[in-house]
Amino acid sequence: MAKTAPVVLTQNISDTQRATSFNHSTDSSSINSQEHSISATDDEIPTIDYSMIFSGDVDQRLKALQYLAYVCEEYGFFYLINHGLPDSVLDKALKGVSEFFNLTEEEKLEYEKKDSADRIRWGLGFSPGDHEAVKREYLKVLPHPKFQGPDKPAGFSKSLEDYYQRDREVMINLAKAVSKTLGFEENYLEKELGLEIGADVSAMNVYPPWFKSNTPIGLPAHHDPGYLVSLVQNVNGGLQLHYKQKWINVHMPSNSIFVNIGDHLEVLTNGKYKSPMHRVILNNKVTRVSVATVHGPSHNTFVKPVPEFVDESHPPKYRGMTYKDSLEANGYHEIDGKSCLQQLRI
Ligand SMILES: O=C(O)CCC(=O)C(=O)O
Ligand SMILES: [Fe+2]
Repeated sequence: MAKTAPVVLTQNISDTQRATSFNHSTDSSSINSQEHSISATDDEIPTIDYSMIFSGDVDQRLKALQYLAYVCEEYGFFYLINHGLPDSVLDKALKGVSEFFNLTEEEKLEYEKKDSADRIRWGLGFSPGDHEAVKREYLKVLPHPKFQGPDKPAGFSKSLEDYYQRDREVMINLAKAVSKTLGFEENYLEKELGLEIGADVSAMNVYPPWFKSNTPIGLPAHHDPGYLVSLVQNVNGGLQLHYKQKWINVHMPSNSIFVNIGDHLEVLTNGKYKSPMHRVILNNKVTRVSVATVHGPSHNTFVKPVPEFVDESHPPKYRGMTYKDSLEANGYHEIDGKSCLQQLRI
């Protein structure tokens, strides 16, 4: 993935603004014990070749689907390569994100988060107890069913819209493949989760180098809602996935998309496919920009373990809830440690 222009975080933000953002911030208090250590391994993360999943060669396609089934069940996260999303679309979106974060404080305050359900929300995350140390700046938008982007900087909204459209096409196709890996017909998840009006939420993040922070945690350990989550970034460095009691560093191959299973697919499959825990560690070398897009069911979809994954030896592990209620209880993915899974687990 091409590098984008360096991002400069706003440093001269007023104290009032700092306090307000901190109160609403997602990452002040809920640091769990695992986060005191930042050590991680470079164990391999599986790679899924999207072009193979949709290959015209039946043998190749079946093998690729078998591997996808294994990866979803065993890991719940993977690098997606050969996905067909043009580099130019991705680079433009990431460049726009950097440019947005480089707007003046005054310009960004126009989008300041007032309510968790706002269509456009900008905010800052601070180091615990230190309102001076910005460790994360974010901008959240709702790409689907109806996208609305910030009107500044010029062209940014269009670049984002183009990216979200292509990203969504890839994720919907992946949902078809995942449906098959679960033994269903390919449109199963689209129908079951009402994806035609699926509610997507995207978080654009920028993490400054960590020397200003009293903790190296950029984003505390959490799970994502939704069925699938896609993530792209300007540079490697910081994202870690929890797997088999260890943290693994993400080193995305260039032009790949990082994909993880979301909480609501874990619920639907009664825990067969797992939504992985992940976090972001600050690094002292580069300013990293990421775009994490949660692809969700429609708001009124009642998500519960479906009968195919429930029997006497597999009793339901989660209770059902509409996606909207689940998101509301989770503060619209505010990453405060109360994941949707925790609320739904029986
Ligand atoms: O910035 C990242 O790498 C991760 C972001 C993330 O996990 C999220 O927004 O849910
Ligand atoms: Fe996340």
